[in-house]
Amino acid sequence: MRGPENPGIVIECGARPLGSGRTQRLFSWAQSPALLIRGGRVVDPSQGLDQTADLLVIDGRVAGIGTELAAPHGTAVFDARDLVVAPGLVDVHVHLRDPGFPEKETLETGAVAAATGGFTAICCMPNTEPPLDTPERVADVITRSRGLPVRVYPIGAISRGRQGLELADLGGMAEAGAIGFSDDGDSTRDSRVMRAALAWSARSGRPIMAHCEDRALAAGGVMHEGAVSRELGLPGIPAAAEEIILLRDLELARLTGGWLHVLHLTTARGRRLVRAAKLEGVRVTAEVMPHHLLLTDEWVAGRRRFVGEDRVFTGPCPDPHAKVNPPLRTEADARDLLAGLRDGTIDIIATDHAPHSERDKPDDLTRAAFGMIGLELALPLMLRLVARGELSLPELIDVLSTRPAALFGLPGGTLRPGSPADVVVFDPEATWQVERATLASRSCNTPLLGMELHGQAVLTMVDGKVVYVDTDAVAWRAGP
Ligand SMILES: NC(=O)N[C@@H](CC(=O)O)C(=O)O
Ligand SMILES: [Zn+2]
Ligand SMILES: [Zn+2]
Repeated sequence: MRGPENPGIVIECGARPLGSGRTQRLFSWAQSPALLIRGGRVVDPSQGLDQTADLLVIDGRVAGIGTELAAPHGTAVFDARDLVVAPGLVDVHVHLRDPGFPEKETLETGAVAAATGGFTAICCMPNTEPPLDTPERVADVITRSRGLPVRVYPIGAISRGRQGLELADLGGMAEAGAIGFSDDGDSTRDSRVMRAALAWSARSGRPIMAHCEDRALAAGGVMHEGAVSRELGLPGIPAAAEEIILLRDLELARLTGGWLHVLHLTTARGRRLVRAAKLEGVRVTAEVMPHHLLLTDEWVAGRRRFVGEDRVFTGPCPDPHAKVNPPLRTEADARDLLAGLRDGTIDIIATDHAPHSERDKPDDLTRAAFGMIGLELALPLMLRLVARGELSLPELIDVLSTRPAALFGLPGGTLRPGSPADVVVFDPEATWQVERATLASRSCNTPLLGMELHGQAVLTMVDGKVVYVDTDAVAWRAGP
């Protein structure tokens, strides 16, 4: 990035070309101690801010927001006209497959995908091999995450070996740095173990993050049980499989006073259960995934239509990439979840980034793994709701950054002067094609493959360091 606007910025090319088309590269930027991000639409819900302004970063911290900031001599300038400048996105639910499945993702490739998607902090789930169920394994992830482009926070397992039968050493793992606990991928099988985990949560204040699924009811199912599963003749997973365990866990949270964080909520009835529990004073928070807001079970049948939109794109039928747990549900569920997000019943957006190799996604749905990637798709998917006026841009940044950071006590989520400069600059309109070559994640399992999306991060900064920059966009901006 050299040009009239940006004198003196040095880019050290640890570049990693990601393929044809847009050349997206990861840079380690020889640091200029001061950077002025000029003229963008600065959106920071933590300060009720939405205005065109400059953002000044000095020595890793936000130094100020305004129009006539006194920038020190030699300050590098990034031209952010027509771009949005916001606190970096925060994702409390990703699967990095590390240790155990480097062919799907690693801490490093996952962190690069996060930076590319505009995320500055991510929390990784413990369903690794071996699972993160001891203080040593939690500490190992923290040690190996040092120096990665984004902040990585491990989530420890609730139960030993994720078997759901014996409580793991939650205290030890918390001391080692686990930010929360989950048996994600499965529900914690033994209700007494779940009770003990939530009782521990009541004492420690740490979240218990629940994957709600009745094992026996869901067994064998590959998609939402309903009209489309019947049409395709595929075994279904009824909404009740989710709601039954959700209700159990809500009742256990009520009983213990512990903090239940409901992972990937997908049903309208589930939303009502969470809402009722909240009104009754149960300590519960909930997240919803962009794919459950915008995609439906129709996608499994290759009828790719975004919720609330008319156009139908044809995809493979059945599409193994649309197999995810919990499953893509109906349009009515998706609309209800959006209402829940808007009224605060659902607190945050997370991605459930769940990379799988091509081998794990055969065309035969009964053999395909559950999961889809999300880190690079969350922003463009959610921006559809903004484009349609169903969510404002400040509301979007609130649920993707400010709230998750505040809720889980993570850095970021704010551009308040003095805070660490975790920033995303994105182009809400940039058009790009979802292809293996345009994705930084090691896996490309998403039903959006081949589709055109709008909205993309242009620059991601963590702790004042530029960890991702879209060179094409920047070159275009800075001139020849
Ligand atoms: N969401 C998924 O479909 N899969 C996740 C597990 C999970 O989040 O339950 C995975 O680890 O692959
Ligand atoms: Zn899960
Ligand atoms: Zn998950």
